[in-house]
Amino acid sequence: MRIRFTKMQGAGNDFVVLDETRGTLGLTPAQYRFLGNRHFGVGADQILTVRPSPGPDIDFQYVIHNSDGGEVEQCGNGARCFMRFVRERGLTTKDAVRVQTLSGVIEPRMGEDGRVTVDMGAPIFETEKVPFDPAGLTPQHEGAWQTWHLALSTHAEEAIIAVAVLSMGNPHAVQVVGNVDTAPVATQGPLIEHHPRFPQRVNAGFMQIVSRSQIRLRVFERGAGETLACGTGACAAVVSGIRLGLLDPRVDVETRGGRLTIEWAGVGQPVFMTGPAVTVFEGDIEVPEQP
Ligand SMILES: N[C@H](CCC[C@H](N)C(=O)O)C(=O)O
Repeated sequence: MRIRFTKMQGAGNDFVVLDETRGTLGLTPAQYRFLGNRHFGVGADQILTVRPSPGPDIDFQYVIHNSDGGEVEQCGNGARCFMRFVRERGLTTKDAVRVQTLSGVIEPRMGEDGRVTVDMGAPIFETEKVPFDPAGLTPQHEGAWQTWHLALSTHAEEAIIAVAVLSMGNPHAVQVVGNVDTAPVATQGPLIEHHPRFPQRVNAGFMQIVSRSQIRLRVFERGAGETLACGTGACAAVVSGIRLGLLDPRVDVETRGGRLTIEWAGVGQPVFMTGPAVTVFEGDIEVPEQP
């Protein structure tokens, strides 16, 4: 099957974007993996699909697959690229659209400066909704909130880390580190992603506090590995830092791929994320029936 795609990136988190507003392609997980493959396919962290409105007061449906082929609930950097895509392809003339995802409705808005701001909805803290299994753990109360001690066992070492656990529609475990450049992302990332206390796996954030209004962040993403930026991860890290009493309500997040700005006014309030969204190129590719 020959398909048309658009390659996009938001702060270096890169995507294959598919337009299914005029009919669905019916791709399989193996075909999504093929599209994400950096050697045999196009190459991307996630594959984003634009579908028609599912109902009243909603402009589009937004479907997200990680490069491992699994469908997931949310993608923040992808939401900004989604907004640019529907504008550039003439699928909307609006400056802001309401978009249905697996985890609810989000609202990306084009900014004057070409950056995009997304209302990502309110973070979710109930452990059963992350989901996270705290059985047998005692929450560590730091400031106004709690972290959890996770045991990470490798053949080489036993490590106990303290993570903040929350959902931005997708699950996140965030730890504070002294320096993201030397943080054990490659070794601890997979152990956290696949930790048995996260039945749906989890995105693992490593946050360095630079000041009350600036952090550095690396994220080992569920289903994709370390990416140059993670939008929901930036939201989760800033929300965690604010609840731990370490950050102010507006924070610049320096990722390896660029800067995101996150604003959150407190529990029950939505998180706003602002950042870049870039179209890299368009193309066609032959997708094998059985890749
Ligand atoms: N890996 C994530 C999905 C993509 C999130 C990230 N690319 C973002 O910008 O939020 C997950 O499995 O929940």
